[in-house]
Amino acid sequence: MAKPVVLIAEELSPATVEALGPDFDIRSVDGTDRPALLAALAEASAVLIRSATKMDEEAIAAGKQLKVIARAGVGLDNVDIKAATTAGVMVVNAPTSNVISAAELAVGHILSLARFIPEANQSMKAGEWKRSKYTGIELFEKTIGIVGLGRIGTLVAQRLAGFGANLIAYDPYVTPTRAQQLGVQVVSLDELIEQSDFITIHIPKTPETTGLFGAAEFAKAKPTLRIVNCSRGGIIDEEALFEALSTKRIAAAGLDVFVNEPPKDSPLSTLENIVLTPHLGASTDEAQEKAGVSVAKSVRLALDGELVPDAVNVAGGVIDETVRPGIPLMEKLGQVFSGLAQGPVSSVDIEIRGEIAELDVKVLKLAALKGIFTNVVSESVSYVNAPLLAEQRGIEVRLVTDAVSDEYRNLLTIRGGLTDGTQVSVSGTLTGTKQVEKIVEINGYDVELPIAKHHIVMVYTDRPGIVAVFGKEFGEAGINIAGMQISRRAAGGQALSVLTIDSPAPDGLLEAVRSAIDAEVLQEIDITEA
Ligand SMILES: NC(=O)c1ccc[n+]([C@@H]2O[C@H](COP(=O)([O-])OP(=O)(O)OC[C@H]3O[C@@H](n4cnc5c(N)ncnc54)[C@H](O)[C@@H]3O)[C@@H](O)[C@H]2O)c1
Ligand SMILES: O=C(O)[C@H](O)COP(=O)(O)O
Repeated sequence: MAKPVVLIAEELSPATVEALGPDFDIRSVDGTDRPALLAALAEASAVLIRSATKMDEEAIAAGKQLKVIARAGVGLDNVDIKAATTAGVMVVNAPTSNVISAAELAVGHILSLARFIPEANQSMKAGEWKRSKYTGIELFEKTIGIVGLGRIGTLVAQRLAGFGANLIAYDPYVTPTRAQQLGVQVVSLDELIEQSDFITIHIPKTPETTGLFGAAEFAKAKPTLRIVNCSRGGIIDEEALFEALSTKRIAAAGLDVFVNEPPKDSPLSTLENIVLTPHLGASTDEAQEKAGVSVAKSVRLALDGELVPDAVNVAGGVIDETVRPGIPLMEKLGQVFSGLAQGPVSSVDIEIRGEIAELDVKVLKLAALKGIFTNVVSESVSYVNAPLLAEQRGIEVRLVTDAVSDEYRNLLTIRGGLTDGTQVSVSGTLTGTKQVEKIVEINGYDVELPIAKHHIVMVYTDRPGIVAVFGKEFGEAGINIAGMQISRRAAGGQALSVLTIDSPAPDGLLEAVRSAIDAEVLQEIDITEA
């Protein structure tokens, strides 16, 4: 069998390929070469990117086999997460891989602005020896305003504390107590702008934060303000910054990120009082190795059909080892449920009973939904788009947990209401040391049968000799019955039989059985392996 294709679309650490291992056909493409990218995506199961490759709707649609987009870094501005989710493609990133490197670069920019290191270096290399021109300032006892006290903002605060600076922060989502623990005082944005000698920005780019620093903000700042942005281009309005720097409204700026990258013919590069770096925040050996290894692991998990802790568009969470075996069982029960339903479903209860109900079992809900849709929609179904498919069909989905299970240690049930008012249910469990997957209930009938590939479910009126009648039909068609369970509520009443057969029923067999036993229900339910 051909190995799945993993496409590397940007330069990544060699550790990435090593961590992917030998199980993939690893190919490379320049992600900024659009036609080449679209062509290469056609066969890719996974694509690994940084910030330069645009994985928009068109690119995602070109990836007909695509199961995972892995961003070796933090920012996902270049990935259309909504389009990926709709297409059932998992998006993963490496959220902590480069935070130390980005924080250190921000501190480097702050020191560059305080001590003119880049300018002095350039001047000396031009044969000059200018000491008074490059007289700087200390960070000691200066007020440094940190905008965004998240992962990177926190690391910056911790590092700057060592300089004896007075740290203030603006972050509406951080509590004053948390900030206090870091030795940082929380203030309003206006207070931060008015009081700061340095400002360093560490927030995501959102409609709310785009242009957060513009002419009005620079008007409130000290003329000695030095501002650093190592987060995302556009949070500082570039035109307003040019104006503020060229008129000396503020003293200096350090930028690692730009509205357009690379920023072609930006007037900012003509200014003396600005230090520019080409989006280098994550460009260290350590960050690249961490990011590459992290996404390689995520790709392996994703292509193995596992949930991935760093997936951004899957609500699975960390899976407990005792919950894990329930995932494939639940997917199969989902397929059985759809086979039984045979009509539009309006509500689904996913019920988890027994010891595991006390753990985080959200993943079992995803597994059930994935199973339910696997054989009923034409698109490929994954943990990513299964909840969306339910939502699009107006199906009300509930996860019900109960730590008490009367008969089985753990019991997983999918119970659904159909739009015609009827109810369908199927329950399963895992038994013995081998953890055999069994169906133990169908539509209220108790059965106990190992799950197989092909099942026949029959409902008919209980009467003597009926097993011989349908047994004869299967025998004459050359179909081996591997397992059988008969369940009934009362002698002579309605009975339900489940058979497992070794190969699919040939054309005509089910009709023959139906008329031979006068079955009310006769269905073949096949399980598709994930
Ligand atoms: N230059 C680089 O190479 C590089 C590397 C890594 C990350 N980044 C960027 O750095 C930024 C910060 O990354 P992080 O990992 O610390 O993110 P994070 O999510 O951990 O922290 C962001 C913080 O910003 C706060 N925030 C959100 N909206 C805000 C607003 N309107 N005003 C003030 N605070 C607000 C949040 O509460 C949060 O605490 C992101 O934009 C990220 O893409 C850049
Ligand atoms: O979001 C990130 O991780 C950083 O901005 C780094 O981007 P890069 O991987 O393109 O350097």
